[in-house]
Amino acid sequence: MPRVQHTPDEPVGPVDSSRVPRFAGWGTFARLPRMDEVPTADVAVLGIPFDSGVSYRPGARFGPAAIREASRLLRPYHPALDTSPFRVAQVVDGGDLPVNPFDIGAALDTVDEHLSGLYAAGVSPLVIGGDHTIALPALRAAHRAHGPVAVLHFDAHLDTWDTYFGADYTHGTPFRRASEEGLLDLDALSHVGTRGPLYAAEDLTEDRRLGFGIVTSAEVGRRGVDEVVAALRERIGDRPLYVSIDIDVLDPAHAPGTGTPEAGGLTSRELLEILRGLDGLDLVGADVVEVAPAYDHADITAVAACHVAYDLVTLLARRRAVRSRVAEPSA
Ligand SMILES: N=C(N)NCCCC(=O)O
Ligand SMILES: [Zn+2]
Ligand SMILES: [Zn+2]
Repeated sequence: MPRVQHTPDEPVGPVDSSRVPRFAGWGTFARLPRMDEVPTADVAVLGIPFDSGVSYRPGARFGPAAIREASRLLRPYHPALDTSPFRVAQVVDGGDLPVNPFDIGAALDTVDEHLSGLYAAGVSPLVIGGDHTIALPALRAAHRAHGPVAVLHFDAHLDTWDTYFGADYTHGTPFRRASEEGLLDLDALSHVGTRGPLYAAEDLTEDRRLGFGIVTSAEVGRRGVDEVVAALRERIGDRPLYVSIDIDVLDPAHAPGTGTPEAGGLTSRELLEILRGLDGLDLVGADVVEVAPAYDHADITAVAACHVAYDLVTLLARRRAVRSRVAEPSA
């Protein structure tokens, strides 16, 4: 497969779309090499096809495949961040984890073990889900590698509820469990894009007690992206940061393909602009979850998710490049 690679010393890039049609070849994320095709990796995109933790519409187990398929059109240069992410770092597709659909505890352990192995090998993970339950093992692994982490959580929902049907591990509870388990830096936790009906006012007091601050969806519209970014950066400072993006943070007009949609969400432009505003922070890992292709139309949600994933990969790659003092080659 002819790949984009300008010199032999550079990271192995994606398949060259000027020589192999985008709709041909293997369907890895952004047409990147598989992890087993390169000697070492800096950033890995990892699919977690798991949706046994959902409270409403199932189907996020097919999210990774839909995001990869939509990502065939991504190009290797990011103009807003003036970066070729696949040149400054070796970015790979790590495939899908074989998570147990019938045993949630076993599935969470599989995610934790695999991500812990990646962190130990110096690989920064971008997880594509999968339902939001998987943020918990992703945070366990991030904590093992980096200690308590700051969290930026983009979501219509708080996901700090306690239990559903007596179950502790669901897509509505990962951030409560993470806070209880001591995985988080309680001075630097933010939800962004929160909206919609709750069960009771106490949901908010509980959420505050667990350490979270909230920037609602309406506030993003009212205050604007720049002011919100400045406030978030101030709160995060130089702490190790984990970013978790539930695609339902977007309005259903921008992301219909998800399990628990809520009206009044962010636009994809607002979300992408906020992400670009995070450049330079110490991003150690991230996820994009809750893409459920069965409710999608014309791949609207998968397209949004693959662009969000591309921006996160770019942030991770830039951090790795800065850390290892690799200057970006001139174009
Ligand atoms: N994490 C997501 N997407 N949704 C949580 C909704 C939980 C509920 O049914 O109240
Ligand atoms: Zn949500
Ligand atoms: Zn969520």
